[in-house]
Amino acid sequence: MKIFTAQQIREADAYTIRQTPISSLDLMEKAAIACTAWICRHYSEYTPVYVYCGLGNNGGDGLAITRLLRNRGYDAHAYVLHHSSKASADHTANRNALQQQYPSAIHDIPENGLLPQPDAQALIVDAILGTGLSRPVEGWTAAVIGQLNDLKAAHEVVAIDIPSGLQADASSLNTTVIRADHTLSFEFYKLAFLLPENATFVGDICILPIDLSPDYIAQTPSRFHITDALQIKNIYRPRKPFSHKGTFGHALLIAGSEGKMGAAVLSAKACLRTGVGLLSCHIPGCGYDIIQISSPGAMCFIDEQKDHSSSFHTHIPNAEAAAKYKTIGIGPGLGTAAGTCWAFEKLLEHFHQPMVIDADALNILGSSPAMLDKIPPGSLLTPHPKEFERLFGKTANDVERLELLSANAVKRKLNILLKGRYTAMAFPDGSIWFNTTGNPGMATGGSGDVLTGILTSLLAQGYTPREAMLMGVWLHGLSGDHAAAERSEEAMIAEDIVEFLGKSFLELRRRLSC
Ligand SMILES: NC(=O)C1=CN([C@@H]2O[C@H](COP(=O)(O)OP(=O)(O)OC[C@H]3O[C@@H](n4cnc5c(N)ncnc54)[C@H](O)[C@@H]3O)[C@@H](O)[C@H]2O)[C@@H](O)CC1
Ligand SMILES: [K+]
Repeated sequence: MKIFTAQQIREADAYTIRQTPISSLDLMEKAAIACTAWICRHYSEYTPVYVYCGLGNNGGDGLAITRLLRNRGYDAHAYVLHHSSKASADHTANRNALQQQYPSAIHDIPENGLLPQPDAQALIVDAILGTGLSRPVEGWTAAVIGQLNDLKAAHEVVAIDIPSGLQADASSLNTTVIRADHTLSFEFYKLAFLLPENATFVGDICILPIDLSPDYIAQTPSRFHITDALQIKNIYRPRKPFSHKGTFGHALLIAGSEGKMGAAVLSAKACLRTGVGLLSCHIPGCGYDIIQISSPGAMCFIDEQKDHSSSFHTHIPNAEAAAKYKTIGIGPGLGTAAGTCWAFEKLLEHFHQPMVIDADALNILGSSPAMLDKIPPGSLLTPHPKEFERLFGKTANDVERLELLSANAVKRKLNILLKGRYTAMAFPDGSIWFNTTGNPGMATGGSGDVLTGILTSLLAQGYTPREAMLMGVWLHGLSGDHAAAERSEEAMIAEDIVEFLGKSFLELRRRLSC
């Protein structure tokens, strides 16, 4: 699913109005009907509704919602904020419609005027500013937003299209923005919704279709995308009846150190459960029994060191030997001992196929930046925000961080993800994809190690690095969602993500047969 800029959304609206038999006002009505239906599903008709409307089309939505809620029996009132001298045409049309049907439902608040104190239990609807925001809010508008935010402890807030004050495509850090519990947005996610710095503004997101032109959507290129089930279904390749274990690749997993063998176990199990043909693990001496007993499907090499690994490069002494492995996954629980760093550098001398680099392997790269240049093109890097910072440096806000992520993916021809609620995946072609599966239950030790195993497995099976990243992150999140549904977000642990991988694959197969 494409993520469009505010400008592109305006063009999509205009294109739809031009090319299909729908007027601008009818499109607004459609948007308002969808929002009203959502509100009616979530709040009883006894809930007083205070709709705060700006003078643009977002305010027009608010006026239409007030009318439609009244039609459904709600005690809804529109408070029109005169933040500028001119109202949009569709705002005025909807004001007239409300005025005609329910004149007592309109209340004008002149600039610098005071807001009414909402009744107890009232729902606040924010229709002050939408994607027409042209600058950070200030002055009276900012004061109004501040006042509404102060009411949040006692009232739920539903934002229409986008929380007022939030810039759709730029950072809104240190500006005044409505803090919504729910955001009802039309047709598309906005980039701002996916940035961690905006989590307190956006709340839950509900995307409401309003039938914008599919032609415009298909023809218009976008740099930002959301991964969806349909796309993963198209990537997924079911197994053919005459396959054998050689068909699904041989992966080498380099992981674990004393006290962190669990990371190696989780990665190995995830790699096996994702369907790799053969898995060899290189682990320090202390981990032999642990891996052999926990993951009997894996073969095992032990290092000459007991507590860390420093000789894994010996598996790839030359370019011919590299052909034995389709890919290598390196990093979970590996540690950053001097011998490990040295062996990693040696390994990169002869292994030139895309590999998966995570955790301590990323920390090693962070402390020896020259090594980054030796990472095979097409490799998958999986940092969390702290690892990302160590690798590529600090940024002033989340938008700049996305740009830095993308710049490195393009310059180094790498596939780099940045873990988060909406994991961002940057590809060498400059595109950035966001994953929406997953839940806070996955914020637990070991879930990243599971992801490394999944990605390594998919690469070994012949998925392209891009396919492996998109599908692996989606599967990881979906398996976490299954685990949370069955065991709760609190009680689920990283092993549960591995256990529910099977259910996620079954879901993919089911979708394939639909
Ligand atoms: N046909 C359409 O175009 C549709 C538009 N829709 C709604 O229309 C919205 C966009 O409407 P508009 O483009 O009219 O824009 P807005 O409703 O976001 O507001 C624009 C108005 O706010 C003023 N403004 C901008 N930045 C400001 C600031 N920082 N402080 C104070 N005032 C500021 C502008 O001067 C202008 O008067 C969408 O977010 C959506 O809610 C929906 O009804 C769907 C259909
Ligand atoms: K809004």
